[in-house]
Amino acid sequence: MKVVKTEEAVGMVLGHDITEIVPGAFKGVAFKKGHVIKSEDIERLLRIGKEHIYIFEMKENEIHEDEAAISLGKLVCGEGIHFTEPREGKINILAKEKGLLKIDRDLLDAVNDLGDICLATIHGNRSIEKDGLIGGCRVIPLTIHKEKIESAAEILKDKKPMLQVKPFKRLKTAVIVTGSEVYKGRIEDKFGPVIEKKIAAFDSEIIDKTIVPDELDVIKDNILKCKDMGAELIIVTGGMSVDPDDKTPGAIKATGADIIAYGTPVLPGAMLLFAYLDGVPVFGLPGCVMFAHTTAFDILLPRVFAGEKIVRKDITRMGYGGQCLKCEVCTFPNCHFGKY
Ligand SMILES: Nc1nc2c(c(=O)[nH]1)N[C@H]1C(S)=C(S)[C@@H](COP(=O)(O)OP(=O)(O)OC[C@H]3O[C@@H](n4cnc5c(N)ncnc54)[C@H](O)[C@@H]3O)O[C@H]1N2
Ligand code: MOO
Repeated sequence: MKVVKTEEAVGMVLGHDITEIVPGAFKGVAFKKGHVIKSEDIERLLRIGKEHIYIFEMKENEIHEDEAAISLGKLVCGEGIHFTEPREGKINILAKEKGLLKIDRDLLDAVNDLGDICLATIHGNRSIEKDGLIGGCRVIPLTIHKEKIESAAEILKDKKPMLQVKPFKRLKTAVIVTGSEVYKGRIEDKFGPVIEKKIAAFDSEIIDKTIVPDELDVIKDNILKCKDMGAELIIVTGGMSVDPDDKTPGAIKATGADIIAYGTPVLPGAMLLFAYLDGVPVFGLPGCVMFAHTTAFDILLPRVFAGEKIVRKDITRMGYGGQCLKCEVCTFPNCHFGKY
């Protein structure tokens, strides 16, 4: 460390904490070690009685933690993401808009594996609100070798962004409620309103809602009708398990849809079916989606609204983190459920 006249220290890095005491008003750290001295700091430093200060001497090829955090932020943040000014060497990484958070775990691990870099995030494949906290980044020492940042850049070069938020699309949604007991008016439809609320959360419109009996051909014809109407998402509720009156999986299959999975390793939501009918996503939703606060449906829905193509492996790997703990106050997606 070298001693520098305070007036000549602008742009230099403070080598130690500086305490200020104003009797009766303030006692604490006025400037922290590592602070990059700005012209507006000079007057306060002189008022504290510091005409000379210890300056951290940066070796050639080293950069300050603030600059390193900014460089890393620029490298890892893709579309839909921004980051804050560094404070004490750390940036916060935030969502610009509501959407689906995507994180390339392999790239994240590779950058952290370089050492001296801390890049911490929440889990991906979940929805995130505008300005929601995605993670934070800092380097561990006060200064870091430029080469470390260059190595991170090399890892990320020509790859899709490590972090991005994909905006949700508005999908014209059709709902087919199955159940002869509902169709015949023996009970009131309680499934439709649950679905309407979940679709509204994605600012999307329900273009058609029909209640049909447990008859395979009727369900099938209605799915095809919805497709012809221009539905971009088709949701069929009920009749998904093993009773003789459970016709929904057979009806979806009979439309010619490509069944991606019937059965998900998620509780609740085990009997969920996901298919594509000429590219239009089709859900078969079991009774638990009406009853339980959070199910396999809530895990998959943000991905569908972000326009992602769901493949079988996406569904079969949902078992890890697929058991809901049914907490008294549900904090999903801020919990382990659906983090696969
Ligand atoms: N032997 C087995 N039984 C069940 C299994 C199984 O694997 N083997 N799976 C269980 C799981 S998991 C679930 S989830 C449910 C799936 O139920 P379904 O999708 O077949 O639902 P339904 O039989 O059609 O109805 C169940 C229940 O909910 C009422 N319901 C249905 N739709 C509506 C509606 N629109 N409004 C109001 N109420 C509705 C219906 O009347 C029934 O009471 O199966 C387990 N059983
Ligand atoms: O499909 Mo049922 O999900 O697990 O309760």
